[in-house]
Amino acid sequence: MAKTDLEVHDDKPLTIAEFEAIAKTKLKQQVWDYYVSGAEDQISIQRNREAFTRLIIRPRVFRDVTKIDTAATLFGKEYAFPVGISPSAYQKLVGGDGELDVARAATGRKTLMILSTNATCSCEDVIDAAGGPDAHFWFQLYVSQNREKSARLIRRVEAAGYKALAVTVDTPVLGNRINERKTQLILPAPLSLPNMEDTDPDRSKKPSLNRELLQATNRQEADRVQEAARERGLLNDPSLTWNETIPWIRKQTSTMKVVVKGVMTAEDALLAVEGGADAIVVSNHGGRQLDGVSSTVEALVEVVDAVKGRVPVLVDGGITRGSDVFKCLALGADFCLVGRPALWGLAYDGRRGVEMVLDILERELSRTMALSGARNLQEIQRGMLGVERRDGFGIAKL
Ligand SMILES: Cc1cc2nc3c(=O)[nH]c(=O)nc-3n(C[C@H](O)[C@H](O)[C@H](O)COP(=O)(O)O)c2cc1C
Ligand SMILES: CCCCC(=O)C(=O)O
Repeated sequence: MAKTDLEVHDDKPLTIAEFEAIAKTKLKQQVWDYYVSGAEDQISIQRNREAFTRLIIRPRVFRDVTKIDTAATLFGKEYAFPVGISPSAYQKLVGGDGELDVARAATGRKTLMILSTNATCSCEDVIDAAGGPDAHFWFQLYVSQNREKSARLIRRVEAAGYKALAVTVDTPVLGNRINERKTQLILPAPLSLPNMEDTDPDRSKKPSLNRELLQATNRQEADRVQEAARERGLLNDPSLTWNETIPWIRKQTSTMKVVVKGVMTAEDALLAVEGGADAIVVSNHGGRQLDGVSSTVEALVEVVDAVKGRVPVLVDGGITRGSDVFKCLALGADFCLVGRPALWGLAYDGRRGVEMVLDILERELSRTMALSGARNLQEIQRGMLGVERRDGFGIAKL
């Protein structure tokens, strides 16, 4: 029997790029556009990837690399390898059981999952799918204008067994996503957002208010959406500040760590540490928020140097190879996260697809370590990296 194009494509993918190509053929155009796009000219998405190609590995050899240990510890929990899954919204749109499959894969591979506030599965079901609170998952928090609502959500995820809140700080409003404005994302009827309280019975037939605001083409329209939303507390709160917000979150929880996700400068990293954050995620939201910012690996250097080991530093954005993970760790990151690659795995084959993606990253990282003479994560040092000189020939040590 003749194979269809999809079947030909469907030979076991060996790289994240191959998973992405397959996901493109499987997902509906609108869903693909939503997942793949960034803001405006997508410069920061491109930069996230390109920055990795500028970093050159300086391998050490003859070091007995029979045993490679990739274990990484965060907040006292040991994960099998230093690649977890970034929070991304609406995973049931991609396929399978959405967040439940991602959770099963993360537990199956003994790594971290961060669940989005905008998940299509409840925070309790995700912990159940992960096999209970031993999974050590984190919950990503968008703070709503209605603080009582956010306080209830924090109490709920704490009771469910999440170990940390990753507070997203780069989304006071949505970035200018041209694709999304052209093909609006509306959650199809059977899907809902069970972690968000929304009293509007028709909400699933409409774009979210964050997205309505993105559609506003003049100030009057924007003011009207903001005004309507304020009453119901359905927008991300744009008034968050370092002084007020972390202390407020701390008051709502006695057990969870507070992580800030979306820091891109040394200045903010210092404010985060001084303000009592327990960890920092260097992130530009996968290039979906402010376009024109640096790549996350570029920002990672200044953040690591400012933080000086006082709290763990995580990073995401454009990681598609184990060697990218190696480069982030060499620059001083404690842990890496992937957003879209996990979604491409989910589109490929639910839980199994996500596990395959994690396996590729783990195998590539282990191999890069062996070939660079690093037997464990501590041996991955900044001196193992150089950067291509732009003012001459050769490699400048970092
Ligand atoms: C489709 C999509 C939805 C996302 N939704 C969220 C979200 O709900 N909350 C959040 O903090 N970050 C969200 N992010 C950003 C990711 O957590 C992460 O920072 C980013 O995807 C990392 O880049 P990568 O996709 O290149 O790995 C989303 C990213 C994508 C691609
Ligand atoms: C309020 C934002 C929801 C999802 C999100 O973070 C994204 O699409 O990047």
